[in-house]
Amino acid sequence: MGTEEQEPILQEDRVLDIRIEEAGYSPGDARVRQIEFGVRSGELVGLIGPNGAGKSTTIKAILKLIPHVKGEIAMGGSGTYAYVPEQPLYYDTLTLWEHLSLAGAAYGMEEKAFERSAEELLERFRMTDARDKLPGGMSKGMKQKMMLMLGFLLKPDVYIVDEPFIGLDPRATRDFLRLLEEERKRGAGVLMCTHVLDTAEKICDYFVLLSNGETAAQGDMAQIRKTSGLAEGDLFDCFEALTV
Ligand SMILES: Nc1ncnc2c1ncn2[C@@H]1O[C@H](COP(=O)(O)OP(=O)(O)OP(=O)(O)O)[C@@H](O)[C@H]1O
Repeated sequence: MGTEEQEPILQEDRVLDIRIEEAGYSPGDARVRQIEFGVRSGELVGLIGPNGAGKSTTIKAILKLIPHVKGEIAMGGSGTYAYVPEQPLYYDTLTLWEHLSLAGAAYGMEEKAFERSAEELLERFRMTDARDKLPGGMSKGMKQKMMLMLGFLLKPDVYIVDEPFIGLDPRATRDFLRLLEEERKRGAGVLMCTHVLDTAEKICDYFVLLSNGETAAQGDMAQIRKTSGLAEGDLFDCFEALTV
């Protein structure tokens, strides 16, 4: 309802192409406007901006989770994507392993391949001991790791990750970034929302800086510096200069 879409057109070598004219929470509600960018195979795009700028709304528009989206969203490859939400979503009565099994079944994974991948993810996220735990008995960071593992299990074309760093300890952050790097080498594209600007500056190839529902700047770090007029600025300086 209230969704107006044109035929999606995917630009060459992009796994995700976004052209949002406007999107919001009820018909005619324009919380974000004129947002256009793409994610290439292997690329990591950072969606940044202050609280309330429209990052989550943009992600929800891409995933078609909100009622009013006017524009075009196109996914490439086989169209598979993994969405890792900021707030963990889980079943209280299922253990970590049961969550992984459910996701493996939903993705149609063959039993042996599922077990191999799931065991590897448990090891890489140092969660083997939590295999039979219920999420209610897990810490915030462990729940966050569970959500990341569910995304990595699929090996999708596109990862859409909403603020992954807040609950993770430094070692878990490094484990996550290594895995993400491997996935990018495989060809996956990543769209990541984050407030952790020093990390974003180090790892992102491209930035979309939102302010007040609109794009204040986009491009690589050189382009962001140019738009902000701060030739020597870091991402935080540019963020301050460009956002309200
Ligand atoms: N469920 C909702 N219904 C109506 N308006 C909403 C809803 N969620 C967010 N908004 C509004 O949309 C605008 C953009 O919010 P959004 O959640 O996209 O910001 P954000 O950039 O993700 O912020 P944060 O960094 O705080 O997560 C804000 O004006 C907010 O009040």
